[in-house]
Amino acid sequence: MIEATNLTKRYGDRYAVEDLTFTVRPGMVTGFLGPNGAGKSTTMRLILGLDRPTRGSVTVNGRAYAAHRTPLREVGALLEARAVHPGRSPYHHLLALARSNGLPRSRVLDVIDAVGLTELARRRAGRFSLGMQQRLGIATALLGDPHTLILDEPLNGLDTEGIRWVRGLLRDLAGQGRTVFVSSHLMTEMALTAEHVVVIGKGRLVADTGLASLIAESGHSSLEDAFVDLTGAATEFRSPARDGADR
Ligand SMILES: Nc1ncnc2c1ncn2[C@@H]1O[C@H](COP(=O)(O)OP(=O)(O)OP(=O)(O)O)[C@@H](O)[C@H]1O
Repeated sequence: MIEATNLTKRYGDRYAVEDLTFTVRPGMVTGFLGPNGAGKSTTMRLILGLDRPTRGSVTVNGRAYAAHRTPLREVGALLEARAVHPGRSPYHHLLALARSNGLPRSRVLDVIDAVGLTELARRRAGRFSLGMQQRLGIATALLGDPHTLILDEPLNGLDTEGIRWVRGLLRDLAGQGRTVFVSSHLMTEMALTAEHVVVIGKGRLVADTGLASLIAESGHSSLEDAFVDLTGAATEFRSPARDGADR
């Protein structure tokens, strides 16, 4: 379970996210949606303790991420698939992480297999396509067999088969009772994958609801149309006077 309470991050005089309060529950895929620059990556960085909130707080399973004894076993994250050293193979990248987190070598082989990288396990990751790097990023997130997964745009760079594979994987992980929080700008895909959605626009929460009710209540027939409406509303959410007052 991820719980954000009044989560706020300001860079200089601009709010990247402001007063976000939402809960991501286990047992279902929760989509994290917002237009470019809405604050999705900032929120994920705050959840993972990579940035400190200006105000408010966020916990994963009741504690700040950094307060967990073995964070990799608690939370698996994919933030930037290209973050792997280009000279390292998937096997060595994952082995180094496994060793530093007290995980067995067998786990490395398991996750390489699970993401379909067995044949490329000893090749340099620097030569991988973005889709292959995403698979390695997902393997890294799964390494500690965590109860909570946080994935920032895991579908980027994947082909149709890869997208279908990630969809099945996310659903399986949620079906096992895990918390799965995944950002994406691919609305059609999210409509097929997520049961619950958290929507932000301009750093503000605009919806935290079941996918079906979000669409039903919007009066539209697709998530895409509902999303455009909602995030359009978010633009008007801040009156110019208020923006001037605290920015
Ligand atoms: N380190 C930083 N310093 C200054 N401003 C930042 C920083 N990180 C993010 N921002 C700003 O905060 C806002 C939210 O950015 P963020 O990357 O979180 O959005 P996003 O929803 O992930 O967007 P995208 O989908 O384009 O990745 C943007 O206006 C961005 O320019």
